[in-house]
Amino acid sequence: MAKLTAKDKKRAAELERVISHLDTAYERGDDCLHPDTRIIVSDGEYDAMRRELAALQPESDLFATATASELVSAARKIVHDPPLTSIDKASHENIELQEEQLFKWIHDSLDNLGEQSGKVLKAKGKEYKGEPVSYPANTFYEAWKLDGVAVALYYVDGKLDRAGLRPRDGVNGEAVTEQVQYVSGVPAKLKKKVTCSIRGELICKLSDFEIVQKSLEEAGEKLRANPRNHTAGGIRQFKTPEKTKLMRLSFIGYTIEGLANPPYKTEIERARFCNDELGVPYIETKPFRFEDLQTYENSIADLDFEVDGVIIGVNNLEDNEQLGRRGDPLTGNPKGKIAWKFREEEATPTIREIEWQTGRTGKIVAVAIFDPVRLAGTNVSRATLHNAGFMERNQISIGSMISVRKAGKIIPKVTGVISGQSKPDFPAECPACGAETKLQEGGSAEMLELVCTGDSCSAQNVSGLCHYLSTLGVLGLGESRVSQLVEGGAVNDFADFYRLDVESAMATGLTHRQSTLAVAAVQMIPDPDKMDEDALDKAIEASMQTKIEVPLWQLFAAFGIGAAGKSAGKALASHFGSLEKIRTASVEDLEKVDDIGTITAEAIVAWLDENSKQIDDLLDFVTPVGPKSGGTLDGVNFCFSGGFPEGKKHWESLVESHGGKCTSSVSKKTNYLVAGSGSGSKSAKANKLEIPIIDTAELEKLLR
Ligand SMILES: NC(=O)c1ccc[n+]([C@@H]2O[C@H](COP(=O)([O-])OP(=O)(O)OC[C@H]3O[C@@H](n4cnc5c(N)ncnc54)[C@H](O)[C@@H]3O)[C@@H](O)[C@H]2O)c1
Ligand SMILES: [Zn+2]
Repeated sequence: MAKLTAKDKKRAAELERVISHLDTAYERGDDCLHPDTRIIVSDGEYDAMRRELAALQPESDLFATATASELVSAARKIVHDPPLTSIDKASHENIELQEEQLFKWIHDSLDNLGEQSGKVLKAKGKEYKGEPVSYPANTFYEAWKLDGVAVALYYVDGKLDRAGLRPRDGVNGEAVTEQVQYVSGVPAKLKKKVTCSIRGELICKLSDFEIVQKSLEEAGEKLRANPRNHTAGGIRQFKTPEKTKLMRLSFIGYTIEGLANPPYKTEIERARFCNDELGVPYIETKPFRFEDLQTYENSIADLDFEVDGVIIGVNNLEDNEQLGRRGDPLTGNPKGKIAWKFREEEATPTIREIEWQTGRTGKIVAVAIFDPVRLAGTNVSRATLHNAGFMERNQISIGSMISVRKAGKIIPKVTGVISGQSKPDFPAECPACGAETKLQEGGSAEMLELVCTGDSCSAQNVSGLCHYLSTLGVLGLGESRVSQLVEGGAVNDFADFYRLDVESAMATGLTHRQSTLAVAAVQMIPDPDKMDEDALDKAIEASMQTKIEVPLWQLFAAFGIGAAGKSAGKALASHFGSLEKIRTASVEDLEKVDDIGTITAEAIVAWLDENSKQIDDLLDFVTPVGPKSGGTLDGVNFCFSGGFPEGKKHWESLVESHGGKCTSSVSKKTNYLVAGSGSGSKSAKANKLEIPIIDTAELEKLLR
């Protein structure tokens, strides 16, 4: 091997530093900002850095492990056997070079596999080393490359035993055994009593991601950049594993290891077995056809999850294993697989206009508007400029030429500025209400934010109204509809929702059908879109003539008073029993209730006072229903710990509907600890305090 020049050595060290920084950010779920420029690094640029390093210094330590992340987590560790590795990639700005990487892999695999039977398929018009590219059908398989976080689930005799994330060294992964119990697609029990590990990807479906972003926005928290970042951060709930449930994550498998006498011989058969016979969702796996790569890329927009390419591998499992690994025989990348990454297209439009929008918590975000450019099969003419800090660092304003990228993802990304830098011009007035704006540090230095200072901001009013509806469980009336109703003058406060009829909704510009559905939503008529028009009209009419009954705690939480949310609502409802009593309570009275501090108590009194007319008005339409007394569990305190197949919520609301109370931690006041799978420190605490620990079967007896 030729000796490296001093210049090459320096460049290699530089690349190692930057890649390791980016891997750390990636693993943590942060934005991948370049450590020096603080500009977002695209996956394409990142892959190019790795390739450059591989060419300069193939023996770099960085290639010894699946990631160069420096994250050392304090979490407990799970030992992965066999290790979780990475996959070689075919990716390049230049499609010919990328295809050559794939064809070389096909060629080398066929060379090493020996005799393969079956009909021969051709990659039409493609050549490798002067020969047409062809391969026997069924020799290779293809599957989406999910863009999430790798995890291995270990089952013993069909029961979930432990789970760990893919770590830097491939072996010692952060334990997420409790957390995965709150992930959709991870059963506590398999359909068969087998022992094996199922490996796959944790993801957040786009439909779930939308819901997560909404609730973050409502809570005034920082939004997640994309579903993958959210998943990486969302699964790492080491302090409160139950919180994972709120993250709305899903699991999809792509391999099974360690199963004794497997009833499958190929990857495709394994997929079917996992789905059908174990009951765990597995990524769709089909025979590979070169032409499919384009079909896959064209259909990205129809998916409910994000992908960044297609995995192609050797279908026969024994053959696959026989090919071995590159480099380390245990942790090296498998030679039998390659990841075809989608092209990351870039466009460099010039910003024509910047649109400012006030969000529900008063944050004002900037969207760049430019002449349409074609990116990954769609026309793009707008993209978010992230936050004021991003614009400030990169000196982006109207007239700047920016780079926008999109690679197999739904959301286009502004990755930086090309030319025409100039100081951003932040509006002095809120675009929604005209109040003064201010710049504020949002959490980290990266997050300089522009916010509205007005307290009667119409954008924030919409937020309050949406919060009211969502807390009451009203389905099918989202932010844009509510905005329209507010802007059209049909709704201004809570009570207006119940005055809303089809005609007044139509006056805001909604169609007849949209108006009918909006009214049906407010009236909480179940499945209105499944009813015929006549029946729906009748149901609406009948419903508008009767008051709606709402649990008191829910109504109180729906008011959206600062920190007083659902748990405060429940505590107050069970303490006072009626809205009237809560309304007449003093700060001192409120403070006596568990979990209500002075600041919250003061906020409640002030809000109820200021909104007293609005509440009176609302009570013409809704009847708050206090907690039932005389229930079988009156005055009995429960605490739940661990995972439950039906979900903890299910059991908690059963207990509450029987008059019992649920708390999140064990204390002397606790009467029973209900333990599910994986209950740990709470059980220990209960034992210490000599509190009976029961399971759900025993709880059911108490409920009777
Ligand atoms: N922009 C940046 O700064 C930055 C930084 C770090 C990483 N990245 C990107 O993140 C990726 C990380 O690379 P990596 O080496 O960890 O590998 P990777 O995550 O891209 O690919 C390997 C992984 O793919 C997953 N996978 C998804 N679907 C699969 C399927 N059907 N079958 C098998 N495996 C499947 C597995 O979890 C496997 O571990 C790269 O694509 C890189 O571009 C970007
Ligand atoms: Zn405002």
